[in-house]
Amino acid sequence: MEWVRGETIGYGTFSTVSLATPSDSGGFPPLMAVKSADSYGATSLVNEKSVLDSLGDCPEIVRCYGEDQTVEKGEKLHNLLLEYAWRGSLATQLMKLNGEGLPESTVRRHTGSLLRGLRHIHSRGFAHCDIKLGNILLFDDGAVKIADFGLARDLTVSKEGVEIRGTPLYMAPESVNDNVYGTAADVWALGCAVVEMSSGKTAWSVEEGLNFMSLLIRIGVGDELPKVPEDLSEEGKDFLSKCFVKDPEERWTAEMLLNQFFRSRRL
Ligand SMILES: Nc1ncnc2c1ncn2[C@@H]1O[C@H](COP(=O)(O)OP(=O)(O)OP(=O)(O)O)[C@@H](O)[C@H]1O
Repeated sequence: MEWVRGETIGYGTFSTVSLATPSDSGGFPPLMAVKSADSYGATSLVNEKSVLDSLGDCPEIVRCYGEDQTVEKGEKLHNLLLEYAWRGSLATQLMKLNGEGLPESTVRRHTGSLLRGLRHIHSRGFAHCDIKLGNILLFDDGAVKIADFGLARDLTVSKEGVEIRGTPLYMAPESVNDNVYGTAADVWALGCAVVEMSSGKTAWSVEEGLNFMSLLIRIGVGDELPKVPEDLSEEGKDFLSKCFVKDPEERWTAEMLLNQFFRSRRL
């Protein structure tokens, strides 16, 4: 597919995201997002494309239209063409609320969508490993989709060596303590995202300049759990108590949470 790069809409650690318009429609939408990285960041984009291909179509996962390579201003870029989220990420949306959270009915609707997305990812044998508000995209009709599979893991492939995946504030105790990043760690991170959507504040209260290690110690050692917003409904608190179980074996799965909290409603 031939396409033309438009304005920049976001930056990630390894990539820049811009608008892209196809040169001829050929069945592609008139506007897409293109995620581009130089040779240093290309590995993450190659992983993302391969995971998205393996996952196939799912309404709660951002669509990928293809990949290619370009040379721009003398630099070789790897590009991933994605479904464009007109309203950006939930992180951007929350920022506009100046520390306020979203209404609980909206949080509930988003949570149902995210759980369906996670159930799909987990049933295909993958873990996302970087669930956070910046990786949840918001569409015009109010739908949310999971994006950014650059760190996603194929659970059938054993990993070697020490690695840190994801964002410390969303890290599960088993990831901090034992370097374990499985499906249960995604559920813990989802709980952190639900707290943040509801309260407008991160699940762990962190003071500015706080040492990264002290946060990891709080997550990994002792009994402290992320702060559940006090004004959340009893059902919301119950939901979070199933996500914030320190032992990953005892933590509820996406499937269990959907069955218990979202079964009878079309959310
Ligand atoms: N499909 C999209 N539609 C609209 N905006 C997007 C899209 N994909 C990404 N963005 C925007 O670009 C930002 C950076 O994208 P992304 O997080 O995927 O890059 P990344 O390098 O993998 O990031 P990080 O390493 O920080 O997780 C997002 O936070 C979002 O604001």
